[in-house]
Amino acid sequence: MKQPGGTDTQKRRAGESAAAAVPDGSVVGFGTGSTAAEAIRALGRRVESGLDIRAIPTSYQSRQLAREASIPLVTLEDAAPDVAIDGADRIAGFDLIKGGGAAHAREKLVATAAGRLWIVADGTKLADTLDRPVPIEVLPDAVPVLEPALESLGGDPTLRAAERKDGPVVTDNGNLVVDCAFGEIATPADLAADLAALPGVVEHGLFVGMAEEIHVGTESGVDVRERGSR
Ligand SMILES: O=C[C@H](O)[C@H](O)[C@H](O)COP(=O)(O)O
Repeated sequence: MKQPGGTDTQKRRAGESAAAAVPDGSVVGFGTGSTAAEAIRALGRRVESGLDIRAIPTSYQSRQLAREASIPLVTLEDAAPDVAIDGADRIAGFDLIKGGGAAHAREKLVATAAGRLWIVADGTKLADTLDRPVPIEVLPDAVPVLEPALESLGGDPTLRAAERKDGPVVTDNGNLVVDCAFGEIATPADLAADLAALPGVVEHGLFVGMAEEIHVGTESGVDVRERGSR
């Protein structure tokens, strides 16, 4: 049974908080995952009440959710996003690990195009340091080359397996995902640069200094953190 104030409620509160802050007329990047889905549903309810927005989805999932909510879709060719709303797997300050749903490549593209990223999360995502494996989308042919390269950066790489099929997870872009554990990541910006420099890496899940606002659902409400106002 869902608990009042439990993580599902916290995700809903976070999603509704970010959705409430979207101005009329906006083009919104739609992130992926269970918490971004709450923001999309909340925006759908606002659209039903007359809000005029257009959405740029970052995955098959967020495109379907937008369609179900009757939110008009556009692409990066049609319009520039004003803001991206997205979830995160780990949050330390304003640095993030993303990609638990293997959507981080398009998420980073859309958030970068927007220049404004609002994160929605429940309280379990908060940490003092980024301490979870980093999802890395890779070209399928690159796996045997990248595994030793990641080990030489101090990582412990694991090819992500699919849960309901034999074999690996294949991203919406047709690539594979390597989850690479680095322990506690002391200098995320340095690791992000090292990962980005490896041929065969399509995109890694470190989002360093990109988040402008973080909406954290709590047991009693929402804690909104704004970069620069700490
Ligand atoms: O690839 C997926 C995304 O980066 C998600 O935003 C992230 O995994 C968080 O998902 P959730 O809100 O379901 O925990």
